[in-house]
Amino acid sequence: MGKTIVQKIWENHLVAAEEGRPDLLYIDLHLLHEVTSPQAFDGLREKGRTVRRPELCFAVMDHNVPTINRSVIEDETARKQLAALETNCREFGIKLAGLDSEEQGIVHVTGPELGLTWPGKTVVCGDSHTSTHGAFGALAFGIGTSEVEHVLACQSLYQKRPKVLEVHVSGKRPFGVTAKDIILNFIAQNGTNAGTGFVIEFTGDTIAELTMEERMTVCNMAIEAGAKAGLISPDETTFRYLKDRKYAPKDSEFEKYKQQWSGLASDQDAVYDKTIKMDAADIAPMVTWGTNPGMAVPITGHVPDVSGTDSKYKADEIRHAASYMGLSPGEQLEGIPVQHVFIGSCTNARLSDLRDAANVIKGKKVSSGVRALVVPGSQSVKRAAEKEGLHEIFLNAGFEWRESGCSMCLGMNPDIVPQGERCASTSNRNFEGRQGKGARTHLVSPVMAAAAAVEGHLADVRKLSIQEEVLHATL
Ligand SMILES: CC(C)[C@H](C(=O)O)[C@@H](O)C(=O)O
Ligand code: SF4
Repeated sequence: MGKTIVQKIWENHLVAAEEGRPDLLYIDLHLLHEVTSPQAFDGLREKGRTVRRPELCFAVMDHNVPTINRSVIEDETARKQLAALETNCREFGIKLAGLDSEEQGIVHVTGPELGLTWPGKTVVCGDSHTSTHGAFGALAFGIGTSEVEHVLACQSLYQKRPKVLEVHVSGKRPFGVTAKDIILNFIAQNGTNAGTGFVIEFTGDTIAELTMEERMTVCNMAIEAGAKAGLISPDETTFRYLKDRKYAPKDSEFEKYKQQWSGLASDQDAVYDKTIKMDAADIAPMVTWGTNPGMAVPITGHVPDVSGTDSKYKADEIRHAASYMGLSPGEQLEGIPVQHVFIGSCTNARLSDLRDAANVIKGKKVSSGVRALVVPGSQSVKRAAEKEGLHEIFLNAGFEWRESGCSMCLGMNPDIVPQGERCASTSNRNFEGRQGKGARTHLVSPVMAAAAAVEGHLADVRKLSIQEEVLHATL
């Protein structure tokens, strides 16, 4: 019987397996950021322990960092956490991409682009969106702070063997439909706990045709479907992306690894614990109306009514979420005014996301009354975008062009959506208070965020007067 990639990676990393206990897995790459690591390092110090393999750790500053006026960090907790990360990395010998580093960026953007994430690796980070790295065919998942301490000390982790859910996506994506819409559609159709207890492997020709950056968007949000991790079997697209990256294997070494990585893909006759099939042709540009990523509909849709016939949500859930969002059940989404647009986050702030949004923005202006931010996912994305002149397109349109960080994805830094105001956001979570107390978030793709910025309201990117060939190059 064939094996899934998850089984193969699991077996390659098994340190100990005992009946009735979780397995002990070896960890290849440990990413760290300032929010979830301070207590872990304190724990090591208290117990007089060292970091077992500091060269397998890589730390970045991302959540708390300001994206403008970087030298002043006003918030005390933020200042302390950033200072602690710096001290801890120095004391324990861990490489850090700090505020002034060329490699600074959101951990899930900067890690892959540096070539730290390889097929077949076990990757952990004290951060739920570690699933992003699964795009490379790595088994990558978020861990809690006590587990961060464990991995620092032992380079291994106790884990229960997960089940594997195959999400098979086939068919051609219609015009205007992006990787973000694929994953939002999956969550909307199957719920925020569709993946509970599973690792999701995305398969099918639609997935195979995605670029690495698009694959990262899909895997990034696997966690929002409740999954432990999301991954995609590695192929030529993966290898092409990795080649010549800073920390990827070099030359003949790379060829050797490539052989090995090719063997990791799930076997033709692999048996999954469950399979869900999706047809890409049925997907439309999506927008969330509520307070979890599953509360999403096509932009032509509306907030569900409370009769319960057009939604899997109960009347009470619809009423509650709609009320937080300042919407009414049954209300049409297209045309709802937004005061903020955020193009950023580890879901959608890579170079191709910025290019896509810029193609929509080009020659247009941000609508009056809208504050629009572009926050590149990393300094390297920022530099590459500037080299292409994307920053000028955004600045000329009236966008703010910022330094990299988590920014408006969550309210842990100065980029906040004020109470009661509405934001079209390319991030991954629309929970109550996520972008600030009382803030209202609508999750969308970069092209849909760009459309909202120029129209001043939630808008259907397919209806904008954009040169067809420009948009087709993008979508
Ligand atoms: C702060 C961190 C622990 C958190 C996470 O785990 O995902 C954050 O990155 C998020 O996106 O909510
Ligand atoms: S960008 Fe958002 S989702 Fe990603 S790590 Fe930062 S806070 Fe978490």
